Order: sequence, then structure tokens, then C-alpha cells
Amino acid sequence: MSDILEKIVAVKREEVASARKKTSLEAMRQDAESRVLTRDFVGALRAKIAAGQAAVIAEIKKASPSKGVLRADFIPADIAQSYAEGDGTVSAACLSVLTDRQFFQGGIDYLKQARASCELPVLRKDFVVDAYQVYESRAIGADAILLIAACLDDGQMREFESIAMGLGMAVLVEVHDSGELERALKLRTPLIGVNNRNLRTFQVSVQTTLDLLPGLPESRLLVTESGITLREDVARLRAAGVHAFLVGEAFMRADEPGEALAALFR
Ligand SMILES: O=C(O)c1ccccc1NCC(=O)[C@H](O)[C@H](O)COP(=O)(O)O
Repeated sequence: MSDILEKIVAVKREEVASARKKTSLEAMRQDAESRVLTRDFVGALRAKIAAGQAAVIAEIKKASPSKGVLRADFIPADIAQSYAEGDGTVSAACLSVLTDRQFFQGGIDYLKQARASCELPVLRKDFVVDAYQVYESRAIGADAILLIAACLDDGQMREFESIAMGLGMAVLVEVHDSGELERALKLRTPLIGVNNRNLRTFQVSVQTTLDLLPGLPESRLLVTESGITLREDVARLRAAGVHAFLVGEAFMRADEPGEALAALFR
């Protein structure tokens, strides 16, 4: 695990311990199970690809550990609507909303506001280290969760995937190298995210995705994550057979995030 991940995971464990004191695991599970209307995250990605378009998971993130504040004028509902509209032709397939407060200045309310303002399925982007957070994700309205292979052992990934799928959520499992990819492929989820960002150095290279792509069976859908800012990189990745993208910073820095999305992927 990288230094930043270790720090984030330690904070997450504390957060879960204090959240459990306010709402028990059992109460959170019941709340999650009462929310039956999930939006089809995988279906939304596949529909864009079937239409010959890039499937873009557009991220709502105010700040990041690597870059600090990305967007001062931060209104999640407006950003979500902008992503859903795009330029009228090219738009987001899904949203990703950072809910971590300490490192990304995100929040659970941001996810609720973004989801309520459009019809796109929403990924809760956070650092899941405990089953409690999986139930909480559904309870706040998430349609998908992220599992980061570098933070979890195989048993945890299987358990959290099983809970998420039982609640109707999709699972995006994130890897950074071939060892993590091998572990991710033991899961049932079709969504394999390849993070182009090295969390030790914060350097990004889309070559990470291109290197891991040949190891992916056709039944899985590769989502390339982080550092996608250039049309040349999008073209290179699409020519290699990558059609799903998770993008944050490039859109967060734009006045109109949806138009920036359309400009990058048109
Ligand atoms: O973004 C960071 O600096 C970061 C640092 C440590 C752990 C995770 C981090 N990012 C989370 C993400 O997965 C990205 O927000 C996402 O892939 C979008 O990346 P980008 O387009 O480069 O904003």
C-alpha cells in the first residue's frame, strides 16, 4: 500500500468506528435494504459503447491529495446536470462522486445532491475498508461502489462485492498492476478499473492501462482511470479497444464541465 493510501485507510477505520456509534451496522443494513431503486451502472456504460461512443464516468471532486483544490465554485447538482447534458450529443454515461471529506473535500450530501439532479447512475468514490461502508453507500443512494485492490485482501473484496451486488449495486474494482489485476479477475464484477495514477509518486501514465489491457478477458469491461486530459490519449486508448473512462480533474477545472467532457470525447 502507498503512504497516502495507508493514511487514508487509517482515517477510514476511525470514521467507520465513530459512524457505528451513531447508527448501528444492523440499522444501516436495514436502511440500505429498504432502498430498492438502483440505476443500472453497467448498463449505462454498455449502452454508450453499443452506440459507438465513449462511456464516460464523469467525476465530481472538489480537491485531491495530489493537486489540492480543483474547483472553488463547487455546486454538485449543477455539475451533475452539466455532465448529463454535455453538448447535447456527447454526454456522461455515469457519475462518480467523491464522498471522502478529509482528503478530497467531498461529502455524502454531494452524492445525494448530484444524484437527485439528474438520472445518471452514481458511483460512490471513497475508500471502502469495512462492510459498514457498503451498506452506507446504498443507504445514501449510490448505484455503484469502488473497491481498491491495494487496500483490501481477497476475502474482503469477495465479501464487499457480494454485499454490494446483493443490494443491487455495481462494483468497480480498481487495480494498478498485473498482480492486482489477477486478484480482481477472481471477482464476479465485469468492471475492472485501471488506475493510471501511481499513488506513491502521483505520476500518471495511460501506458499503465495499455500494459494491462491484454490480460483482460472479453467478458470484462476495462475502465481507464486518472490522468485523462488529452484527445490524443483518448484516441490512443480507443484505438487499442478501451472505451470506458473515468475522468475528474480535466472537467473540474473547466467553467462548463459537460462541455469539457464533450470536447474531450467528441
Ligand atoms: O486524485 C488523487 O490525487 C488521488 C490520490 C490518492 C488516491 C486517489 C486519488 N484519486 C482518486 C481517483 O481515482 C481519481 O479521482 C479519478 O481516477 C479521476 O482522476 P483524474 O481524472 O486524474 O482527476
